[in-house]
Amino acid sequence: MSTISIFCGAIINPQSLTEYTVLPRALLAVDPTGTIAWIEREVDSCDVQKKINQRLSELKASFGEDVHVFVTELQDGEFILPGLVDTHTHAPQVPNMGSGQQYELLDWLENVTFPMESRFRDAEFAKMVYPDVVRRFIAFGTTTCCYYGTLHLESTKVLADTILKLGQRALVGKCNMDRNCPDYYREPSAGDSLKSTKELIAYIRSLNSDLIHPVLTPRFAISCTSDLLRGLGDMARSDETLAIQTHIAENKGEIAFTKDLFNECKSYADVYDSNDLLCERTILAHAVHLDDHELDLVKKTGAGISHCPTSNFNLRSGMAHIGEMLDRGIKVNGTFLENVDDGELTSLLQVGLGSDVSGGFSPSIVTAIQHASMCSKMVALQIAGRPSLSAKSSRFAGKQLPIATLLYLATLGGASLCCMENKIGSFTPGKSFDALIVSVRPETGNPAIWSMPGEFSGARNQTEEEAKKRLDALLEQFLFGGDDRNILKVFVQGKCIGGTLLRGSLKN
Ligand SMILES: O=c1[nH]c(=O)c2nc[nH]c2[nH]1
Ligand SMILES: [Zn+2]
Repeated sequence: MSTISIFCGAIINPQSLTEYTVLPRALLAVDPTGTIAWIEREVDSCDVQKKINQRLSELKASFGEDVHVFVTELQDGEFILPGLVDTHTHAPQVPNMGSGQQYELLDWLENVTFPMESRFRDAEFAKMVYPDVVRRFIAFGTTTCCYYGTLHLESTKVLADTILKLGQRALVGKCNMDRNCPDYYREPSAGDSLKSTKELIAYIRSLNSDLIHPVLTPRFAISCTSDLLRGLGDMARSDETLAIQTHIAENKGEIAFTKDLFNECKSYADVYDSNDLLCERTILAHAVHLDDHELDLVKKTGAGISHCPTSNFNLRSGMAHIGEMLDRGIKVNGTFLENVDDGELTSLLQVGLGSDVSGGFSPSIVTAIQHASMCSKMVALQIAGRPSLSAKSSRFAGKQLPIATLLYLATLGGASLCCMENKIGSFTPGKSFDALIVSVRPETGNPAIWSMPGEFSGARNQTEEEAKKRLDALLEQFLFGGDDRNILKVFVQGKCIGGTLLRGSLKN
């Protein structure tokens, strides 16, 4: 029998770079297809049942009278948040998480990363590892994930199968690399690399799932010959539904090597642009050291940036100036920042967050939020010491990123970067219900609020304003101290696929 799910309680809903809505006493209904049917923004606790009955009749008219209705009532200290979007990570590097601290990027690839990735030549190894990997990302609240696989076709098919089985939303790519990598971990030629990329795309599309899509994945410019980049660019140009992901300007040694290899190109960004790899569907990881011309080029092409602060700190790559990027991109209906109402700010230079495991040592986008905040504070401190750089009129540059911005990057911003903003990233009727039930109650064992019995009793005794303030405080505690223990349920397209409560029920 099909089910309508109704959630009753606190909801946090990102709107823009500068605004999110806090609804302490809301109702949200999810139809049997996993789509948000309606939201009641403020319901007095005495009227909940009446309201549900009223609005259920609309749904029953569409889905039949015998539909099953399942109501979840949230407790004090719990709230619903859109699922987190990880715009850049490496599934085969999860077994390496936490190792290789001593290296910078190029040495780390050679000594830590390539040896592990090469083990995925054995698809049996992939079958053993990938289910745990994907479960781990889900447990930390990632409902949509952009995955790099290895260069192996069969193992990357295993990754796609695993994601499909576990119900996560994802982009999955087979890494392309035909030079500047060890003999034991290199594709024989550009032609071979392109052929298996086409096979992977066909395979993922044959799975016929709305949740999982292929993505072109040239590892980075250094590991691709011009023939390979050209071939991938041709594929991107001829198929306007194909996403593209790669790394850019992460580390100074990497940039110098890239410029040496492609000295006919004007810049690192131009290596990709001249091969038709920069467009609205392109996700560029890192962008720590892009210069002004490159940022302009990225913006002009519509490509966006995955900010990976955990990895950028861990591999000593540097600190991306995200505030400056957001300022640069802010334009609404042709009007620049100064003239727009705060509530409407969106960024044309799309930015999301990436865990970038195992350059990053955590699969958690909540950790990425914490490090993005610290990165913005460090950049602000640096700029404060050099007044000529601190633009007075800036909205974000030289300032710490506010909670609204961090939340946006982790949800709606990430969704926009993946061209999925009409489907996920916030709660609106018609969007998919990709969501988390978060708890900061004492029984989670992690950031916790304690309240005396009856003190808040479902926020009934509080004014609307008090309830909103309290919910804001809970959100901040979760974002800066939370982890998987605080994530009770993880939903993708209305289906519960993870969280501590699901794990509990699997154990019994
Ligand atoms: O953080 C990174 N992780 C990688 O695996 C990689 N490959 C190229 N450049 C990279 N950067
Ligand atoms: Zn990466």
